[in-house]
Amino acid sequence: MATAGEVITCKAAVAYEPNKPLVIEDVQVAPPQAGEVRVKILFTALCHTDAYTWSGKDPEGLFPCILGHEAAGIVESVGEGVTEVQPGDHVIPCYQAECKECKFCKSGKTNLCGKSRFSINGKPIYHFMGTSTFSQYTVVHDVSVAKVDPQAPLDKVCLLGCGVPTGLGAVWNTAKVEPGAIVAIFGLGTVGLAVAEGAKSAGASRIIGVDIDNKKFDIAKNFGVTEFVNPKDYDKPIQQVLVDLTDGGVDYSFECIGNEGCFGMLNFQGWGTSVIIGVAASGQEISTRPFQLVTGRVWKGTAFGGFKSRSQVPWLVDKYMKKEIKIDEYTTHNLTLGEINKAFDLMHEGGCLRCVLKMHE
Ligand SMILES: NC(=O)c1ccc[n+]([C@@H]2O[C@H](COP(=O)([O-])OP(=O)(O)OC[C@H]3O[C@@H](n4cnc5c(N)ncnc54)[C@H](O)[C@@H]3O)[C@@H](O)[C@H]2O)c1
Ligand SMILES: N[C@@H](CCC(=O)N[C@@H](CSCO)C(=O)NCC(=O)O)C(=O)O
Ligand SMILES: [Zn+2]
Ligand SMILES: [Zn+2]
Repeated sequence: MATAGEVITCKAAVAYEPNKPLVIEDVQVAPPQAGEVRVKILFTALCHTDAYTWSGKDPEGLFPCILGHEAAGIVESVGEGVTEVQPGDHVIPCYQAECKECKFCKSGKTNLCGKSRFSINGKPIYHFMGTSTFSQYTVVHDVSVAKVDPQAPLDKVCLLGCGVPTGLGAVWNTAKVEPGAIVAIFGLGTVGLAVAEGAKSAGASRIIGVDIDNKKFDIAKNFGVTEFVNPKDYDKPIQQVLVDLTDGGVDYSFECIGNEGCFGMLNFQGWGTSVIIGVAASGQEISTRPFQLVTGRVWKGTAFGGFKSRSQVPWLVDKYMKKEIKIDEYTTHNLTLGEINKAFDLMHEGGCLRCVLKMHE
């Protein structure tokens, strides 16, 4: 490879400050060190978590940084000692990464790795979630790339970097929904719709979708949602609406909204399980009466749907190739890296699930 061992200058979207438009810059991407992999990112999508950190609400968010964590690309070069992947391999970066050496990794308080491989004119730019995929090239730890079927279309399987596995895994791995169960989903974005897809495949009898964006309702039917509730149509609390609709409550509920979502939702039958997926700002807390837990209700959370990234992302890619899971249906928009600020606007306008960015012209 002509570029192996060299610093690569390429385009990336830099977040200098919370909420300020991202700036497309020429960034210098250092070569991978021992145990690291440099990846040419071909496609990246935007996840709500990128918007969350960009908003400044993420207590672990560091600026300036390069956001992005739902992507796919090709290994450009590898550092010393890397044996699991080689140049040319098709990969999906996995955000559960750590170098185990920097103060962030050693702190035990964060999964953000502070060992940056990006700079602009010598000034370091922070990594995000160990992936920073809003860049044409990125450097990740070798434990943070899943090698996938080279036949798989990277503009599609990039979505397996976060949202789709998170929703499917929340149902299959975390809640373990059984046939006949009644499921409620708060938030019908990509994560919530993947929960619906997972619940349908698990044999749920009713899948009740809750969202304030009416544009989500039609599309949600294609993912298995059987009933819709818009909280804006009711005067009573949404928990009560669901209890009334279900003669006492649902068996499983999934919180897929995040900030100011329905984190307090726990009003269902004695065996009911509530799974928290959405992320929320520091200072936002969830609480409930101890009685709710005493009487058998279960409150859980999940990161990346409980999937082991490197071993199970390739398995999910294979499931997509066999048409056993959806991916194409989650992409509502396609833009380029240069249009990334428009992509963030779309995310907030409603009607948008995933916007996939083409990284190279
Ligand atoms: N735990 C994890 O591993 C993990 C992984 C991916 C995403 N997330 C988080 O999950 C959440 C969902 O992510 P996404 O990418 O699907 O987001 P999204 O923005 O695409 O979807 C959120 C949905 O919630 C709806 N919504 C907003 N406020 C609402 C309210 N008050 N009541 C009902 N619906 C409401 C929106 O209309 C939208 O359809 C975010 O908080 C994201 O950061 C967590
Ligand atoms: N820094 C945030 C943490 C946000 C969070 O919970 N991230 C999820 C992934 S979201 C993907 O879209 C996660 O995997 N967390 C596990 C971890 O951080 O170790 C905050 O503090 O709110
Ligand atoms: Zn995400
Ligand atoms: Zn580190």
